[in-house]
Amino acid sequence: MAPVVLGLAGCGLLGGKGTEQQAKAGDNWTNPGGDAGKTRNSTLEDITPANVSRLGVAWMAELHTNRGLEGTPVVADGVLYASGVAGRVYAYDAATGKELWTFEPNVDMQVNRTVCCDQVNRGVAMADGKIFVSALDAVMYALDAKTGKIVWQVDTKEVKDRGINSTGAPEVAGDVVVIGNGGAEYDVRGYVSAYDIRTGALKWRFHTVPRDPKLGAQDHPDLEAAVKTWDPNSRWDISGGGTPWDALNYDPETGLLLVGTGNGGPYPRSIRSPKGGDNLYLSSIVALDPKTGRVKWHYQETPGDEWDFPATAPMILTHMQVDGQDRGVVLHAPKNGFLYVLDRKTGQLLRANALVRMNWANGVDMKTGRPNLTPQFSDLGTGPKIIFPGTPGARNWFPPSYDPKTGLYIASILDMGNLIFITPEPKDYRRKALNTGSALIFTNALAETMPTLPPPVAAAVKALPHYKDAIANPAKAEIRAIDPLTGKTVWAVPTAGWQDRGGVMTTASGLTFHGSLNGQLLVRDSRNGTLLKTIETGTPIIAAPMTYKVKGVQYVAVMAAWGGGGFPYVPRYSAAYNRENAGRLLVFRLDGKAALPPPPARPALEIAPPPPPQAPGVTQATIGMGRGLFYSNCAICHSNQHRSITPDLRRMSAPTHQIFNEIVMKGLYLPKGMPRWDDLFSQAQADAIHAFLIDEQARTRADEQAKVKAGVAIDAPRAAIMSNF
Ligand SMILES: O=C(O)c1cc(C(=O)O)c2c(n1)C(=O)C(=O)c1cc(C(=O)O)[nH]c1-2
Ligand SMILES: [Ca+2]
Repeated sequence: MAPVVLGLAGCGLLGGKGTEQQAKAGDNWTNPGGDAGKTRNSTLEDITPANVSRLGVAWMAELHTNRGLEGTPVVADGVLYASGVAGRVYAYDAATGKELWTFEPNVDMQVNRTVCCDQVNRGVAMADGKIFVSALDAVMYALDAKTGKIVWQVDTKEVKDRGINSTGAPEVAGDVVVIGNGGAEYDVRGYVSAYDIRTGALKWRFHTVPRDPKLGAQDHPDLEAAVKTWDPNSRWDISGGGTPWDALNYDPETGLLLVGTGNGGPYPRSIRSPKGGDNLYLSSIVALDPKTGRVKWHYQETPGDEWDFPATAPMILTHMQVDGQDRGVVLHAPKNGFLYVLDRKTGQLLRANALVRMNWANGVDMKTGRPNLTPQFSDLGTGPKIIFPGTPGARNWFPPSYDPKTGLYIASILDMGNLIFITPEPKDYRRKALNTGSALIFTNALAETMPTLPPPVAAAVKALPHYKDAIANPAKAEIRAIDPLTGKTVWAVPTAGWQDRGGVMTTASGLTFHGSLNGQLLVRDSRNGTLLKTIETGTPIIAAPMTYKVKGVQYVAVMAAWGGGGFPYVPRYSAAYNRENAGRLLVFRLDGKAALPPPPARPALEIAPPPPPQAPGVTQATIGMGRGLFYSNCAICHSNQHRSITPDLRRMSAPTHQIFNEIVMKGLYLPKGMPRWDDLFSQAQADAIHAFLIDEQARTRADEQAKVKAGVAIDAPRAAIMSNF
């Protein structure tokens, strides 16, 4: 036998089968969640409350992007691996920041047509000398950890004619690496695929929702049970949704793979499954046998979901004393507002406490495990509803941390609702397009938006029981430390606004780390939230920090850049409002003295340039049609607001107007990320969108000229009109 070269592939954490995640995070941090339970709690204690004032910059890497960064890096054997926009991967010497290799996936940018929430990626998996990443277009790559060269790659899309995408981190479970998919707002049926870590061969695929029973038997027996919870005449054409786009936890203690499944598609159950039903396995934690992909247990958090409440938020596996007994538990706080404690072996519900205002359910029946639904407040089929929490979620992908020393679950929490109503147009299936069947207005923008609603809708909204509360208390965002068994807040600190939500990391030395949209890294005392250290970085931070130790030095690393859900809306309190959204990997250590130049200032705002004249024959009706098309297709990426990170189309230059049709219909800017639309829009529709934008530009210009004349800033606030993620 040839001598084995010692190194990443020959020994250490990346060696062997690489299936055993470390029980605790110490020098290494081997998956985005840190340890096998993904507690994001590190045993490292070199940085302490007493010395954290000395924390400074060790090194940083400029990632040359202005799109969102949500991933948590991993570290093994002195090498840091981070994933970035659309599934890029970077490997650095973890102590010095020396770049070892980078990987650029060859992403088909047409996928942006069916990606709700930016081009984010939440991390890599590692095993068997390989780094696994799933790119935005749902192609998964196994890279040689030493060189970054592709060892194998698989297209995880089961069909090409649907809007399947991928943003989550793969998870290693025994001999397989698993990955879910995204796109429930479009036309995607959720599934998880498992591939042999050595060869990339598909081992099994678990669909989270059934297919049209008229097509014959379901893909696997678990779906025969699930299909009974759907109307046989469901909107199978749209797909049902259920996309498991984030949380996948392999539990080495039970040998189960826990999957958090996505929301229903389209949202309103009265359209999706007109006769009702729980619509399994939407919005559920499903425990699979990673050898077969078959269900061992499931717990549905939001039966019959119609409010975009996926169960995809990160799960934490740990042990705690519950009613005097040591229990292996899953802690899970999804978008729907509850914090659940489940037995991780059986799925038995142990606790379910509401963290925020909630009106889609009134508690959970602990005997049946079912939420007490309140259709009088929440059935979208009976008219517009104000739902708490709203679709951004009480929690979302932002990773929480569980600190076993204090027993605290520390996380970003958002108490905000939204108005949801079924849009009036016919609900024909639209291939590779938004098919949510609903419009949303967050409560923070409700007051300003009321006058723009059609009068009958506005009247119905004003009459809703939760209207007054929504106007009086639109939104509150906090970093909170919570007792997971009672749901009670032990401490809380407000963040700058509802979009200021980020991931959390804790250490055994009693520190809590998180970032902020205004560009700070903050370090707190885990017992009471007291702020111990603030570092100004200049770039918004939503990703979770992580920590590792190399050659006796503890480091803290975090990815920085605004993005994700609602990415085209850059709030004023974001560091990316006045400076470039400079995507960076930031690494800190005690007495770190490396330079961290602030990102370049954004250019001064200028009055929108004059638009070209409208084409002959354009009428108010044309503009109205363009407006409707714009909001239901384009606004999810183009907010048309000042300081957006995508182009503000109210400010197109004359040359851009000239090539508008090439851009929209022929894919001229496809390499830049702007997809083509000629399969969905007729020429008349594309022209109507252009007419609407010309009209908007003329209004914007007039408005801004008036502001300048009156001495008012050009960017005086304007409401976020609609959001569809
Ligand atoms: O239904 C889906 O397939 C899907 C996918 C994603 C995603 O992949 O990022 C998000 C959502 N839904 C979603 O509902 C949501 O709130 C959300 C926020 C974010 C983000 O990265 O900030 N992604 C997603
Ligand atoms: Ca969703």
